[in-house]
Amino acid sequence: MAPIVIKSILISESVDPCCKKVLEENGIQVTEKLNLTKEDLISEIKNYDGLVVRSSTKVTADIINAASNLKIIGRAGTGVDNVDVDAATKHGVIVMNTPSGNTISAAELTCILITSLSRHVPQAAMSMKAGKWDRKKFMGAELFGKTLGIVGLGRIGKEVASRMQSFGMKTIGYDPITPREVTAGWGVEQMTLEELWPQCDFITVHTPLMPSTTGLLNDASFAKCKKGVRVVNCARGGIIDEDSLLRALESGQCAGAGLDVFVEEPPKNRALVDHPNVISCPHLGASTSEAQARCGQDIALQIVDMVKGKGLVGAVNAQVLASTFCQESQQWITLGEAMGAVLQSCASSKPCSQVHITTQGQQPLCGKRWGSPGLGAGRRARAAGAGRQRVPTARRPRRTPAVPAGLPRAPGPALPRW
Ligand SMILES: NC(=O)c1ccc[n+]([C@@H]2O[C@H](COP(=O)([O-])OP(=O)(O)OC[C@H]3O[C@@H](n4cnc5c(N)ncnc54)[C@H](O)[C@@H]3O)[C@@H](O)[C@H]2O)c1
Ligand SMILES: O=C(O)[C@H](O)COP(=O)(O)O
Repeated sequence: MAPIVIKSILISESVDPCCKKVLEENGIQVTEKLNLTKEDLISEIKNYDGLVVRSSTKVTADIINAASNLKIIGRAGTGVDNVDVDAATKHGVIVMNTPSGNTISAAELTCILITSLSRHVPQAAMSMKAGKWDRKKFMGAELFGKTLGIVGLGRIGKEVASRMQSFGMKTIGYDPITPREVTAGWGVEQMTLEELWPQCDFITVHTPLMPSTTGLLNDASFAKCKKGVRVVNCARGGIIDEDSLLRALESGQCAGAGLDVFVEEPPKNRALVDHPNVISCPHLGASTSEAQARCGQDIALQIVDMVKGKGLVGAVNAQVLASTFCQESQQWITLGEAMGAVLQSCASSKPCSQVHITTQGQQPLCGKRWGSPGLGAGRRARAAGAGRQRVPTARRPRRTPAVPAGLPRAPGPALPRW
């Protein structure tokens, strides 16, 4: 793999100092600027080859559009939902995370919320500080023999299961990808969500936030739960629908919630935070010195390895980028662009809104994937060039993936230059 040149990196959040140290030891200039506004970031970002963030910096498409030199966005942590990965991919910017560095910390906080919910520890502690000695109000329930439903059986879900099993909890779960035989080996019986909801005394969610997991727990699913179910969300705000949760808390269908994450952070609507049966934290799942040291070091080392051409560990969009630049994809893109240019030339004054491409014979997958975007690019390129006087070449539009310096490319002819 050819090296990618990274000379300067902006760190826009509080990342462990070892990140800066490792990068600087490897000849990369590091600037730390915290609490930048979006406008600040848009004007700053063009000066850097790389950006390192945690979850607060929203790396939106307009920031990426303004980042003319950007080659890498490093996420010192797990979730990349604060990064517009599609926009980054379109611009040939690698997005990289460190998914295992904070697993244990997030799992431990989840277990702390489960145990706190069972014994009302935060509420009891607050009442002690208020000078009270209220032993009746905080009657709890044992976890022993209770059932914990774990939705999302990846890294964190697995660690939560083993820890809560040590309290004597029965662990059941659901994950569309992790095989049942695998989770059975960790003592988690998998079942459908329909089967899971009515069995649980506690439910904890550990999925990414995406369309299929948004509102996983909503009015309909709460209605299927045991009355008095307790829920925990240390994953992402919105997996448990916040309005449904409030309704379930108010009706008593849900007896308590432990929340580390919110749809809006910090939440302007304080109804959940202020509810007496809610224990909440300001997104502290990864806030331990150990997790931060791991994530800070991991992201720095991964970037250094990439610069040295040693590998692309943690790159979430590497596959898409690599396939964009492989010889086989390029042939389809070139064909698509040529067809688009011909089509655009023929279209005269009447623009066509839909184009159907029919192929015969065995077409490789990448032909399907890249033929249409190539055609669109070719049409746009031809349209852009149409007004100019005898332009022999059309420029490849900026929205088609730009080749970042040194991105792995299969050997073969050079990319076509329009
Ligand atoms: N609170 C924090 O500070 C903190 C810290 C670390 C991670 N997180 C978040 O925790 C979540 C889990 O992280 P992880 O490292 O375990 O991720 P992971 O990728 O290891 O596991 C996620 C699991 O969710 C499963 N999944 C996907 N869609 C699903 C669905 N519809 N129903 C059920 N399961 C589904 C996946 O198959 C996968 O096994 C992520 O959202 C991450 O961003 C939060
Ligand atoms: O996805 C993650 O890694 C966690 O949500 C932690 O986010 P943070 O790095 O902003 O604490």
